[in-house]
Amino acid sequence: MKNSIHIFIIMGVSGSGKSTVGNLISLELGMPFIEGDNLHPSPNIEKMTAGIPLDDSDRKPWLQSIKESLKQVISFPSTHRGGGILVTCSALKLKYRNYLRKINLDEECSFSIKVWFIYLKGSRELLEKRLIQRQDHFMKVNLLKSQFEALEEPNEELEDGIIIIEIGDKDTKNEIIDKIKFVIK
Ligand SMILES: Nc1ncnc2c1ncn2[C@@H]1O[C@H](COP(=O)(O)OP(=O)(O)OP(=O)(O)O)[C@@H](O)[C@H]1O
Ligand SMILES: O=C(O)[C@H](O)[C@@H](O)[C@H](O)[C@H](O)CO
Repeated sequence: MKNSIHIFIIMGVSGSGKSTVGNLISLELGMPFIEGDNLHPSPNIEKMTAGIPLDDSDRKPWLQSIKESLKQVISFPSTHRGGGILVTCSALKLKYRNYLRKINLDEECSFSIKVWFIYLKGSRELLEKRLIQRQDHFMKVNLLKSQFEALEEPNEELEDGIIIIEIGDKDTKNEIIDKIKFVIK
């Protein structure tokens, strides 16, 4: 029987904390980490910096790069040791999630893949507050409205591999990280 690799994609709109918690968990657990923000083609960064929301055609090459990076990591078993891989990606729409779910590996690959989406669910008010305070990031608060408009919330009953983490005003980074660690370990 093949060993499973678990891919944990931390998803949600801008400001939900994907990069913050993804980084810290990967450091703590020694898990390989693919930061989706780093894989945008430069026209996407320029668009977001200019306050213009991305559309499906902008996101296509970005999602492709994320999938390619995942395949690269999977192809080096010494990096994941057959365990988990963490990814950050907003994955706002069902079709993006379905695209990321389908990772075809070579026949001779000794692993099977299970893709999970960990949805950081926060209110617009809370994320607005965070983005107003966030410095040194191309994605500004003016894009939050369009992020919520594009979001197709994952539903645990209708989609496979969905984990929802509700984030409230008082939830510290460590509390959120502990919740995620509890479900991925
Ligand atoms: N639990 C938390 N409590 C308070 N602030 C937080 C918490 N988690 C993240 N933050 C802060 O909120 C801001 C947004 O977090 P982060 O950049 O990780 O979000 P993101 O989902 O990766 O956003 P984007 O998609 O725009 O890259 C950051 O300034 C971060 O320090
Ligand atoms: O899908 C999108 O519209 C974008 O990718 C944003 O959701 C991300 O948060 C971006 O990576 C900015 O940090």
